[in-house]
Amino acid sequence: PSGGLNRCVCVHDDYQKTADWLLSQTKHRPQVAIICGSGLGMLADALKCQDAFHYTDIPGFPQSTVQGHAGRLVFGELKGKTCVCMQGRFHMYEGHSLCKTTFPVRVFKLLGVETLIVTNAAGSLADGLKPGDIMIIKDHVNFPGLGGFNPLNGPNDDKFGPRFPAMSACYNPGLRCLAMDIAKQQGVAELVQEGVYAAVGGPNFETIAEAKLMHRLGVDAVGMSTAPEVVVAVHCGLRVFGISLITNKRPLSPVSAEIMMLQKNKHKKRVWSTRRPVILQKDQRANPPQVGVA
Ligand SMILES: O=P(O)(O)O[C@H]1O[C@H](CO)[C@@H](O)[C@H]1O
Ligand SMILES: Nc1nc2[nH]cnc2c(=O)[nH]1
Repeated sequence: PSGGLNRCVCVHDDYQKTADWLLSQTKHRPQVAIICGSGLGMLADALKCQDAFHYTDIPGFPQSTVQGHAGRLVFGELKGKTCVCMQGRFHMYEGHSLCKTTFPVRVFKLLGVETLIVTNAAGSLADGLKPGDIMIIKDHVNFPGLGGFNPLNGPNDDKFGPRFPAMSACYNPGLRCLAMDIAKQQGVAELVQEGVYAAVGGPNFETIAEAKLMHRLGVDAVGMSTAPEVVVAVHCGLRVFGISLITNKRPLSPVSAEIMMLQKNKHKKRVWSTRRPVILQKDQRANPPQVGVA
């Protein structure tokens, strides 16, 4: 893959212009940037003394097209730290180049940010991770990246980082430990565990064979974002912390796929036993057998 969507066409000046505009519009000087995943935009509401900008008003900024991504950049204070929060991120499947998808990360660097917190909604492939759990990302598999779709493609900008950046410790071990300790202190440790996130291109969800493959490769949760942002962040020397909110299980067999369907379509009056789904015939629906009603 080369050229087109797969080559970074932004130059240092493009990021600098956006950063300078933001610095001229707000007095906040953030140390921490937070990228809110799908449905997680409310994290920004916790910021005090907010200055908020719609992406449409920020020179050079890409535009959000996905539901659940408000498309606002919110500056403010959180527990004594100055933060900037992206209410809505950019995904490759929206048609953005990876360069545009990750544009804000370099702008954050130029704003003076030192730590990037990435959050996302993800599907679980691991037995022990259920919807509602939080996975602290300990590492990632960047499937588009392995295939050559990388936000760092194109001439390297040495002002941001080296041509061949190491990715062996993307997710800061100190911050991961701190997060686990806080989860214990808050009494929610049973909902939190570490795992490996895989980024795929989307927008379709995985086939059963794809989910099985990733499971065998050691992936715990899968989504369609995050890894490109982290690659760019690590390249320019940001400290990264990442969490996935588990929103669903990815089926690893046709039977579990059917159970997922049943759970989604509870109103369709199907029932299943603990062993395999049972689909009622028309004439049984009025008086269904009493086994685990869906
Ligand atoms: O990764 P975030 O932005 O949280 O969104 C996740 O949720 C969407 C699918 O429901 C996909 O965009 C996937 O990547
Ligand atoms: N690829 C992918 N992305 C997701 N985002 C939220 N859930 C999922 C999932 O199951 N698969």
